Amino acid sequence: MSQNLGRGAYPNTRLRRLRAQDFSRRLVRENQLSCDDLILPLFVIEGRSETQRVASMPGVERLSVDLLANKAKSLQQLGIPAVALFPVVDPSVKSDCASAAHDANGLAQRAVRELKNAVPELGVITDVALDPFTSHGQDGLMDHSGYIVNDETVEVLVQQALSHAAAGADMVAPSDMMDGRIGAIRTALEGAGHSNTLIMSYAAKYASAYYGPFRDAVGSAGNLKGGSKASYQMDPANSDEALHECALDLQEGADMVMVKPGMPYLDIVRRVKEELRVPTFAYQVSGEYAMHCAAFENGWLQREAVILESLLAFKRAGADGILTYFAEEAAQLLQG
Ligand SMILES: NCc1[nH]cc(CCC(=O)O)c1CC(=O)O
Ligand SMILES: [Mg+2]
Repeated sequence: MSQNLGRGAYPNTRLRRLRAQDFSRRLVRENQLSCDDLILPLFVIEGRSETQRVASMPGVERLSVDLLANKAKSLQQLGIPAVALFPVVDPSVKSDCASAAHDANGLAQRAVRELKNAVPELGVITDVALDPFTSHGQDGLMDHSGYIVNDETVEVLVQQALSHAAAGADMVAPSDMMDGRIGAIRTALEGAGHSNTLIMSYAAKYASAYYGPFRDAVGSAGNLKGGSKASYQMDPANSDEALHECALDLQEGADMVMVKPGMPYLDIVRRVKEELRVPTFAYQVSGEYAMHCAAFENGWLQREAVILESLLAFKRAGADGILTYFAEEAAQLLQG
């Protein structure tokens, strides 16, 4: 009687049988990571043949616009479907009204033209948010009390998105978390004849401390001076609210939604995918990249295996694709 306690169907059922050989592991593998899943974020700067390292993101370089054509060609050859552009402008270009954000000849707009001109097949995604262009480093306009005002910000975001579409962006990605901006941008795009411009909404974007290295990379960290984005980005304690955010943005005209950060929020990815069943993306953000790199550099984690495992985890959680600073390296590993 007590002999069978806890044994289940063993030895008839041995889950290790399928794991014993490579062929059978491959046959029953439930999820796959492929190059088609990868989006590479790119930081763009002014200048000619200029590259700049980002101290807190080892291996990531900001590139001047003229270097984008070659970059685009190699990414295309690696099978990476799209890049996400982040402009890094000189402090002299920043202002309280962030007008440089919608300059038809601004840095992001020129970068889009350069990329689409060089490799038309590579998808170009632009960031719609004001933080690279505001003197205070917040994603929206600030009133006298320091509050980030919603509706006035949305008007500027609409101008920014229109200028990106006019430059040839395939997809605009609002990362600002203002209410109602997806609907306003969608209406404006339709009105301007850009009915096929895609919108990837940073719909469930959390007020996370994992964005630190990104703020170094775009040069907004100093301006922010420890300022918080908690009045517009989501509380990390919330989960139901992410579904509310995603559902609203879809209703307003988003084509796909994103959860951000990534690995600490895979439960949110899973819920969004399961309950809404729409194209769902996740962002393995700068802080995740930085902590992985720190462990690799110390020899504490095995670089190649951990990169691929970390990205496969997004797929298992239900993500259709991942924005990751490892995109290029992962694509190389997947090809090799
Ligand atoms: N609009 C801001 C923006 N767009 C993308 C990121 C973070 C990306 C990363 O950390 O890799 C941020 C940072 C923030 O909200 O402060
Ligand atoms: Mg929202």
